[in-house]
Amino acid sequence: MEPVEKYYALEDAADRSMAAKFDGAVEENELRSQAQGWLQLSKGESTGEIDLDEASDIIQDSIPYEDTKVDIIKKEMSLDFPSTPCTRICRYNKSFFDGNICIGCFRDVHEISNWSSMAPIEKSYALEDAIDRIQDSEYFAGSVTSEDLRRQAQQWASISKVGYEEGLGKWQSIDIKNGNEESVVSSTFDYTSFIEGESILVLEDLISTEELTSIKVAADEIQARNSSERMSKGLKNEGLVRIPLIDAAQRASKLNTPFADTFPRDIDDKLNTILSKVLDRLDSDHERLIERLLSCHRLQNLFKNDMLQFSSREPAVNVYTKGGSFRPHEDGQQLTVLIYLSHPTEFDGGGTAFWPQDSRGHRVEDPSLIIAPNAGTVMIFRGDVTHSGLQINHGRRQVFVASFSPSKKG
Ligand SMILES: O=C(O)CCC(=O)C(=O)O
Ligand SMILES: [Fe+2]
Repeated sequence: MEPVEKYYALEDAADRSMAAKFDGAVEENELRSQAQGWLQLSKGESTGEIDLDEASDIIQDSIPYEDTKVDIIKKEMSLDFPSTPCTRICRYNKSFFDGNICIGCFRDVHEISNWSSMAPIEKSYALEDAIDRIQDSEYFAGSVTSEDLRRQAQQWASISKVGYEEGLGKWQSIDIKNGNEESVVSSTFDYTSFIEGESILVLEDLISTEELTSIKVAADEIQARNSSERMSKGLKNEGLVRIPLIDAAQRASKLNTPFADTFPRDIDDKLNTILSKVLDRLDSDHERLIERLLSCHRLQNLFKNDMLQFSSREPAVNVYTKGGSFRPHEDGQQLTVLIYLSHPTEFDGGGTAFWPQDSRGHRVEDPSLIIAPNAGTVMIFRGDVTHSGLQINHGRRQVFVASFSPSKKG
């Protein structure tokens, strides 16, 4: 054990010794004094009068041999990988982030328990967050340093880039004019065509179909209610119902913009989580694009802090039924995100249509690109790209839409 680990273990032992006294057992004050000795040693200070051998004996007995062995094997195996930020302190302090952050590694419980399954890029972002958490606090004895965290974050970030070089990123760039597809290699990709509104970016399989099921059921219910209300009033059925998220509906009501019923809270939460996940993915996969196009970074943080400005009644789910379409338009914000909830087999016709920047417009020319991606696909394009939701002749089609810009007030 490192001196600082011994310090913490002895503090724990001292706490425990207060609960009961056994004959011949080491005294609480002895444990505290030895703890102090190890703490001083960990800081490279002299330990003065304190005899540390005894302390090490007490603690050494309590570490199972197997644990130590496993640790050595892990170290050997991970030679080329960043070490973990864990300092084996694994403690929480009520006064530090309400006890939600480990004072040894500055990660939260979720990050610690999921660490091994997190993608390299997620690890690199989690480590950046950990660095932010240290920023205005003092280090605890033996906690990981921000230099260590930064080095590890950079290592994970570069490992993640290697992954993308091998095509793991799966983003495709599609040229609006000729439909040509190109795999995106994040570290070297040239975003100029996207920024000029001449291509879109698509990522398949970001959201699993299971994640989408309850959302689609809820959206269909609201659409059905909406249509029966219209029928009872003798109005014609609408082929497109746009269901805003609760926040969007509140904004719309302030502006007296009419909107459909909103989702139940749990479904609304799910949609917010999906959008947040997509933004996180954009942050990690397209950092350079976000910076060039929106002059900002970390969209996910902006979203969480209410610093994104959305088109009116957005984010929203569009539900298309027979005859429904969305006329050609530009969304008018800086970036549009579409998340496809329905599979193309669920409807006839339909799909998103695009016009190139130098076309004579949708009234004159047919769209140059029509695409109906699989459910769970995410698409982004610049806010002034002309596009439309084509009419469906049969079935149902759902798309989750969010077009936004960083808000000026932020
Ligand atoms: O349905 C689509 O594919 C496009 C929807 C759209 O453009 C919008 O809601 O702004
Ligand atoms: Fe749109």
